[in-house]
Amino acid sequence: MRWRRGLGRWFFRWRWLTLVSFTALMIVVALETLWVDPDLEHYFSQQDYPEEHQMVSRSRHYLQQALGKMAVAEGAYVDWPVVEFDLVRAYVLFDIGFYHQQYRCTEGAVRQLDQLIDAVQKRRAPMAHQATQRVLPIIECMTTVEEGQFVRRATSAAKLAQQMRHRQNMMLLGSLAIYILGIVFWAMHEWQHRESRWALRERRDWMQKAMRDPLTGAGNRHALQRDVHHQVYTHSAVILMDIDYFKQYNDQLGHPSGDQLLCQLAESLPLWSSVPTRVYRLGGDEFALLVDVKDVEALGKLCQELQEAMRLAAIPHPGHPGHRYVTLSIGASMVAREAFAEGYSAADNALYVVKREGRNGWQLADVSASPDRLAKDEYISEFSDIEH
Ligand SMILES: Nc1nc2c(ncn2[C@@H]2O[C@H](COP(=O)(O)OP(=O)(O)OP(=O)(O)O)[C@@H](O)[C@H]2O)c(=O)[nH]1
Repeated sequence: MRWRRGLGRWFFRWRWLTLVSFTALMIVVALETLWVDPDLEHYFSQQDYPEEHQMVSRSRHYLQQALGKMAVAEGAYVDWPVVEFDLVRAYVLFDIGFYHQQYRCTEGAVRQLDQLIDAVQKRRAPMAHQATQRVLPIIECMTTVEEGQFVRRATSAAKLAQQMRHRQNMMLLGSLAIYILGIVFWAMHEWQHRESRWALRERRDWMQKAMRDPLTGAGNRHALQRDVHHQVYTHSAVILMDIDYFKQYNDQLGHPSGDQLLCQLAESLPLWSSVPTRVYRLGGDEFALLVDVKDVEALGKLCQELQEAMRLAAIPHPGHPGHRYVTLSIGASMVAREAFAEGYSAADNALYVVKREGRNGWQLADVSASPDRLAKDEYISEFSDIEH
């Protein structure tokens, strides 16, 4: 039993598993939100990360636009302010500190662009092919920067993918651990459930045993109290009986034979009774019967039947001074609802009278029984708290 109690205590610690698994689940979900979401946002928004901006591409676009206008206008009218505006926009978008730090060609390319703007401002614009010659290194540089940017983005995407994979693995492992905890908890809960069912059954068995007389299997005094208290059985009368000279029976035939006689009687009494009957062994050779009879006449008839049946059974009793067979002394009383204690006491008085007057007989309760005998009767106190 000790190991069971130990296991029980251990289980109650394991009940914390529910809390642990739910907390772990919450942490995993929170981490997922804290880690993955900002990374994705960073990758796709690029709002606060100038190094990721594709300004060089826009710069190239304006530069090519200006170059195109100059080429189209060779020998004809040139809208120089517009060309200048495109070039300035290209310049501004290319003259970024980050490009200067990361790409060496930027320095020279920006200077060349500056000179080109200068020439256009002074309307000393080169012919288209000259302009192309000048712009070519700038475009080359821009291409280098664009490639660099592309590589940077590819690297950043690969890094993000790697991080995501790593976190997915962690999530998977975390979920697996939580799942295992859940399974363990479920198993422990199932085990505990079985244990408590077993304990309940055992308790019920013990309670039933506690209500039985171990020798005869009949109900004991507690069972009588319980049955009367809970009215599990409808009865209108109580019969108390005692084997005559049982001590001598034991002395002559031995205790095992005495035990056998008690068992035989407990088994036979309900069969001998012509009305619904419950048998209880109160102790020693004393039995109580709860019976359901119509009235006092029927109760008297039943007592007579029981004695007759005992006589017909003709169980030898070598120690009996009068007869050579087992005889019974019987006292009986009708019991009113709500007043079992009084009925019981009256039946006991009647039994006492039979014993005093020579045994082997039956007596119905005299309702005007001596108050003295009632007062000192132990059963009064025992059953006085029972309400029918
Ligand atoms: N075999 C056996 N004897 C028991 C058991 N319980 C009590 N007894 C015996 O039952 C006897 C009861 O004796 P008494 O109370 O004097 O009753 P009695 O001998 O029947 O005398 P009267 O009732 O006056 O006729 C005692 O000798 C007890 O030892 C039991 O479980 N088995």
